Amino acid sequence: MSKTPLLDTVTYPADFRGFDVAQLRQLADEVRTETIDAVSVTGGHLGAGLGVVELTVALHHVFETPRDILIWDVGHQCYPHKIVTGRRDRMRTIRQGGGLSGFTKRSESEYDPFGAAHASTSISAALGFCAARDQRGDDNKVVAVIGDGSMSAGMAYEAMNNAAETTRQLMVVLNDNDMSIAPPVGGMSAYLAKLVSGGAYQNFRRFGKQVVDHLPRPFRDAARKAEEYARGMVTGGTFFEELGFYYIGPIDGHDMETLVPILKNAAAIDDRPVLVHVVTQKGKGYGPAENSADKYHGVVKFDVVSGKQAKSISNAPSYTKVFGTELIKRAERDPRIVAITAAMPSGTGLDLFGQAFPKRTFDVGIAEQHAVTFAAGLAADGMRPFCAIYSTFLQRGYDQVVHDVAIQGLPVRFAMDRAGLVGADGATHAGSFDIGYMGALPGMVLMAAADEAELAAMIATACEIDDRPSAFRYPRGDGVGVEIPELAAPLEIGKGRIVREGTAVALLSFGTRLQETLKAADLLAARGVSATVADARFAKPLDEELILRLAREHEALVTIEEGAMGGFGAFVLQMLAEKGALDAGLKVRTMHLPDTFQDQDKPELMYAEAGLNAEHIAARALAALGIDRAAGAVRA
Ligand SMILES: Cc1ncc(C[n+]2csc(CCOP(=O)(O)OP(=O)(O)O)c2C)c(N)n1
Ligand SMILES: CC(=O)[C@@H](O)[C@H](O)COP(=O)(O)O
Ligand SMILES: [Mg+2]
Repeated sequence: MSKTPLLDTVTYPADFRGFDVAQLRQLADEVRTETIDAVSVTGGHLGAGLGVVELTVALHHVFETPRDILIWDVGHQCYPHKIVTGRRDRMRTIRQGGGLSGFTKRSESEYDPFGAAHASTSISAALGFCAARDQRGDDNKVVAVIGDGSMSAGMAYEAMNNAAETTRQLMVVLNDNDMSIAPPVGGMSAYLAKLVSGGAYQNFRRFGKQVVDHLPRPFRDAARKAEEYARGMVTGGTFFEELGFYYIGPIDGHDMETLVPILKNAAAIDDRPVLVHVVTQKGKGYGPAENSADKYHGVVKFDVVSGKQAKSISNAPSYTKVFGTELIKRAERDPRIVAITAAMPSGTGLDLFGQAFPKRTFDVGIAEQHAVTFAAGLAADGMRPFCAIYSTFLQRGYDQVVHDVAIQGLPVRFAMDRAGLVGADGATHAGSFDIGYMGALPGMVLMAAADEAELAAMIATACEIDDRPSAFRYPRGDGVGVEIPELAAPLEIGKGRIVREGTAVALLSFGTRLQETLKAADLLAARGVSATVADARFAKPLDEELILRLAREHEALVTIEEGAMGGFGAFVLQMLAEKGALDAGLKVRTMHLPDTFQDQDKPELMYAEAGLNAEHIAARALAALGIDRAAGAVRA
């Protein structure tokens, strides 16, 4: 007996466009069941999707998707959307190699008109669609669904500011569940809470809707005008009204009875953009999620009955945990140390730091641009700020790194977590570009930890750098199990280290590819080829003395990095060329991520696909030496 008899009859939205409210409610319940069941098998983002099940069904019921455009902000809440847009049968492949993306993705479906994953892009993208349709005289609706957390990013306001003058076709659905990954922060969150708590509005709204819906058209418009002003007075939705939006809400985002008629009414408003403020509950309908502090934002496989998540076995702490605990040690000794996160306290390990130093921890919301310049202000006024932002999300604040930090030579310390390939989150979250984009900046000190002990040493090093910006990168996941000193000693800036002496080829690693590089040296030794292994530690300033020595003493030099082209290897090549070290015929190979956006898979499989594992490194060294690898143990 199917748990989802009605959903079993649905493949696409057209299949439920004729449903009545009772059927829509049942369909939503079944979509919720299916979402929980699928994610219990795959892991992934759960809480956000559970919170928009009714909204998803109502939106696809009211709007003629895919002709009407529906854009999800971030896209982590899109699992119910994927279930009702022809992808239910592939839901258990989500975030796996060859499987569905964990976010909306254009190449995956016509129901995904715009890809997402980084927050706060939906209104801008939707405006683009509106402008294109305006050009064609196409009056299909364009809907952007954006969360309250994602409304803390400046980009959302840039778009809303622009919307007022440029479109009548846009509907913004503000999905307000009073959660980001952590509880939301900032003035907008407080404002929304005030709107929602305006209990008087809830009653007025219910009455207002009933009256308005039953008036003949000419009166309806007048009544709507009256309602609008009354609403403005009662609820203060005027912030959005002042931006030129027709504000409707807050309404219960789980009540199909309310959602459907109001979305229909809102869709009929064609003289200005509309903002529908829906109130939802992250994790709705699944006890373990509802009762969890993070509402099961991101989960691994779990038991549906108990909600118990599978435990990962590891003999080493995560790099994130090492960062959080090491920074606490430093902050205990130095009151100038403060920490900044852009809505990612748990992801960056600053939740630990925040428990220890609540007054020295700043969660600025999803606002990386602001986070960087805020940190610059702190540094300018004598503090030692650690700005902890995933490599991929730091891209959002790059101009601020250049303009507000580097040009002024301000000692902001950037803790760039999730450097390199991240696995299930795929291309949008890969930390591929920070070596190039940070290493290009004059004065920047750029480090990459080869293991967790090195990370501790780099944190110690960054603490002492007060005359310029510094950055250190480290990957998602667990360390390699090396001993971390109680108090790591700072490194000498711009100095790498020889890890293993050899003669024929030098393998120069930057970051955690060091483990694979050491394995490559073993493979080469089995072929009678002696390899030196060096850990660069710094991409800027380069250890020129060490690299020139490696160039002088070896026939070939291979650089290895967990970053895109134009990074560490490029810096080394440029330096060697400038110093004339290539003139003597040194054979140099630079190994980096491929010049493609790699889809999600397990990180180790993605690195194999990228050609950055031990076999690949050994093969590249043999090729550089002109040794035919076919004759021996190395296969790659
Ligand atoms: C630019 C950027 N910064 C940080 C993140 C990490 N992130 C993913 S979802 C999320 C919270 C989003 O909150 P909200 O928009 O309210 O959506 P909800 O999860 O509550 O549905 C954050 C911070 C991101 N995806 N993009
Ligand atoms: C949707 C989003 O951007 C975050 O939830 C991100 O997926 C977190 O990544 P980690 O799981 O690496 O912390
Ligand atoms: Mg939210």
